[in-house]
Amino acid sequence: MVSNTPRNNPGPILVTGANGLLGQKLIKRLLEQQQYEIIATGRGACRLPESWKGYTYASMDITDESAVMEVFGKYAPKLVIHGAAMTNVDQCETEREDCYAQNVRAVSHILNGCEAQGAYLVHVSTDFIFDGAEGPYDEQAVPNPINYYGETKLQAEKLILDSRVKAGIARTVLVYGISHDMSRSNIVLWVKDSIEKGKTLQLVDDQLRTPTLAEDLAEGCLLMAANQAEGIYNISGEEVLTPYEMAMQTVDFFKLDKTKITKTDSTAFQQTAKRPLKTGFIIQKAKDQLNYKPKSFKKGIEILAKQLNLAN
Ligand SMILES: NC(=O)C1=CN([C@@H]2O[C@H](COP(=O)(O)OP(=O)(O)OC[C@H]3O[C@@H](n4cnc5c(N)ncnc54)[C@H](OP(=O)(O)O)[C@@H]3O)[C@@H](O)[C@H]2O)C=CC1
Ligand SMILES: Cc1cn([C@H]2C[C@H](O)[C@@H](COP(=O)(O)OP(=O)(O)O[C@H]3O[C@@H](C)C(=O)[C@@H](O)[C@H]3O)O2)c(=O)[nH]c1=O
Repeated sequence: MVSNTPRNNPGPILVTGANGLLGQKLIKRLLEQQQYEIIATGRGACRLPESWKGYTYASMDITDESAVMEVFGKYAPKLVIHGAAMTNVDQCETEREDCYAQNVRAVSHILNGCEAQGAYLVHVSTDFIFDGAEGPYDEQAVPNPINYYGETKLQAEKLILDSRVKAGIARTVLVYGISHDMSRSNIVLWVKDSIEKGKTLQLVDDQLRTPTLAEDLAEGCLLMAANQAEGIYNISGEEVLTPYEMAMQTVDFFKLDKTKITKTDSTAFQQTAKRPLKTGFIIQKAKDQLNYKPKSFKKGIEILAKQLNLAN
């Protein structure tokens, strides 16, 4: 029996990285559900929309163990969704100590907090734990990261699976959407803004991804939390697309100049960190066990567009 509402009064839910793209969608959805006491945590000041009411914000740097233990002790969460991470893949490649601190050592602090409170944990992971030789991947595929960001996210998974904490791992791919005061862009916004500014873009046509609407990722995490699902779940979009195909759907939707987009391949496209070629996820397990139902990429762009119009 799959539930999308929590077991009777499971206690406070704590979200890390609440100022981020996933974090904001989690808080928004939790406020709509009105089933949990909500503890939103983030680095520094709260950057959630001022109009949002009904949650507590606590500043919590996940790399500071005493800050983590203090916040966990103060609010005694019974459910934790850990979205905070260093997510700039190229920066992770060059600033490895910072990346390790945020993506690995911080996870041991979160685990200590969860263990102290007897909390269930949803940890968010990535397709970049794979080398991209033969995606799309199911939950049994063997990881083999080819960049440092992916290495740290795999080390985090191992910490969690080896711990005594009751936990689920939500793996996702190429998240897109719009949130308030964003600290990083994503492929749909970046393509739309660049073409509107008259830029020309080269998009790779040999990488495979299953792009994920941020709202769907949040929903998947909340389904895992409501069911306290244990183990690994692929929580992503279902369509396998190349970045070039995503860009073309984006310019089609917003009726922009398609001639500004040209195809390239990954050999011609230099980024500091290597990207796995063929990833994307098979999501049948989440569909069957959690009743997870992601939107199509086209529907996702439509949802994002409506929020853009509301924002402008
Ligand atoms: N975006 C994507 O395409 C994908 C993301 N993921 C995973 O999903 C999760 C959420 O990613 P997403 O929301 O997109 O990323 P964002 O970068 O939008 O959000 C990450 C949040 O973590 C916060 N954070 C970083 N370091 C710390 C710290 N030391 N203490 C407290 N907070 C910190 C950031 O704070 P600040 O706002 O101050 O920078 C930011 O708000 C991450 O675990 C990521 O690895 C997995 C696959 C794809
Ligand atoms: C900037 C750029 C990107 N691309 C392609 C490459 C890449 O597959 C896709 C997205 O590019 P980016 O480098 O912006 O995104 P990238 O850093 O690859 O995004 C990753 O973020 C981390 C957090 C994850 O966990 C991964 O799942 C993935 O979503 O677009 C082009 O084709 N041309 C370009 O000029």
